[in-house]
Amino acid sequence: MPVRVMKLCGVTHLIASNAAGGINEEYNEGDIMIMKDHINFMGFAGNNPLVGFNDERWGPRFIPANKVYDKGLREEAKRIATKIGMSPIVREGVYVFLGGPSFETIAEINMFRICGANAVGMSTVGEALMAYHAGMKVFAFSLITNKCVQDYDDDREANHSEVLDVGAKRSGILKKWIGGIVEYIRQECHQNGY
Ligand SMILES: O=P(O)(O)O[C@H]1O[C@H](CO)[C@@H](O)[C@H]1O
Ligand SMILES: Nc1nc2[nH]cnc2c(=O)[nH]1
Repeated sequence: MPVRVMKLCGVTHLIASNAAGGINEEYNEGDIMIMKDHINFMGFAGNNPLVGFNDERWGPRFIPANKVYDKGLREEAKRIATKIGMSPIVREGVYVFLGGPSFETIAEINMFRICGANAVGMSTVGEALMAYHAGMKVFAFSLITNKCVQDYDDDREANHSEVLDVGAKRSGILKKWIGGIVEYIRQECHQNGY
């Protein structure tokens, strides 16, 4: 559902998920990376969802983007992860957003690693920016479905079926974790009179 339609329906919080390739060499397949920031590489080429006429009823023309991913929700998500025993697989890092659909070259991955990216994918950033612009709280995370190839002697190739396999493998624990986060948000909304 488009983010602005959610806003009109009274949605106050966006939880966004994606499958991503791990750039940080310490990340393993099946890890979960809470997004603390992003590199909007598509935005560098002018492809930002907020480009064009700005209707101030949604939000201001120019917005800061250094706090898109709500710190309170990130902390709470880590606390819940510890409670349900999944903290060993939970990371926090920077997601770089590319257009795809080709996966990355080795040179691209090396460049993004040097630029501070921990994971790479083809989604989420547009939705996160729209939601933040409209005053919603944003929580986003990546399921690391593959370790990105970073070496010319590495014969592996990224492929979509491994992305689907890792997603299926982690579905149970993710349901539990997200259930806990949703319950926290429900209580927060209740306290704030929503
Ligand atoms: O970002 P989501 O939609 O999770 O999907 C990710 O996985 C797909 C590639 O296998 C790409 O679409 C990439 O963006
Ligand atoms: N761009 C990109 N998207 C992904 N989604 C899952 N894995 C990957 C990856 O390695 N690169």
